[in-house]
Amino acid sequence: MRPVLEARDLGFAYANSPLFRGLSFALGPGEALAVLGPSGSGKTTLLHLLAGLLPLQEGEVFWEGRPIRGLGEGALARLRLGFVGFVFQHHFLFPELTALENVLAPGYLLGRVDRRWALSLLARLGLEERAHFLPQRLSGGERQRVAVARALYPRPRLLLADEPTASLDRRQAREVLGLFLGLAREVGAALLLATHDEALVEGLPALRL
Ligand SMILES: Nc1ncnc2c1ncn2[C@@H]1O[C@H](COP(=O)(O)OP(=O)(O)OP(=O)(O)O)[C@@H](O)[C@H]1O
Repeated sequence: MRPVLEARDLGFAYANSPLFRGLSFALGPGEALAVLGPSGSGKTTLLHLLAGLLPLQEGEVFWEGRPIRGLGEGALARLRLGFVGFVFQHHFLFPELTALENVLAPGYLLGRVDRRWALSLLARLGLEERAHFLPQRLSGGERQRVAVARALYPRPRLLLADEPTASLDRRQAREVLGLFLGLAREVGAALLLATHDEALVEGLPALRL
C-alpha cells in the first residue's frame, strides 16, 4: 500500500546548528509513530518540515507518493488544508464559538459543512453533552478533545500532533491520547505524535531525535 507520508533522508539545520540528518520513515493509513526527544531536539521543526511549513533542505517528503518539494506556496496551502490535521499543545479554539462551531470551522474554509459528522466526532470523544458549550465552560481535557475533533473533521490523511497532551494532567493526557489514537486508526489517518514524554506513548513505534 502507498504510504500516506514518506520522509527520505531528511536533514535540517538552523544557521550553523544541525538538528538532524538522514531521517527516513514511512507511515501508512491508520499507523501511528511517536517522535521522541528532549526539548530542543527538533520535534516541532520536523513536524513543520513534514507539513511543508518550512522549506526542505536535505531529503524529500512525499504525501501519498507526491513530492512536496517544488510545489508553490499556494498549491501547498490548498493541499495541506485537506490533507493535514494539526493538534498543538495549546488548543487554539476560537473562544467565541461553541465546541460544535469550532469543529465545523475548517468546514467553512473547505466548503464542506457537515454538522452530523462534527457531532459524531464530538460524541466519539465523549463530548455530546458539551457540543453547545463555549470553550471557557470546558475543562482542559475537554478543550483538547474538541481540538482533536476539529483536526479530524476534514478527514485528513495525516495528523500531526505536537505535544497534544502536555497541558493536561496524567489521567486526562492518557484519556485524550487513547481516544485520539483510536479515532485516527478508525478513520485511517496516519498519525505522528511529537512528545518528550516517553512513558505516555509506551508501546507505539518511535522515532528518536
Ligand atoms: N526559527 C528558528 N531559528 C533558529 N533556531 C531555531 C528556530 N526555531 C527553533 N530553533 C532552535 O532549534 C532547536 C529545535 O527546536 P524545536 O522547537 O524544533 O525543538 P523541540 O524538540 O520541538 O523542542 P520543545 O520540545 O521544547 O518544543 C532549538 O534549539 C530551537 O532553539
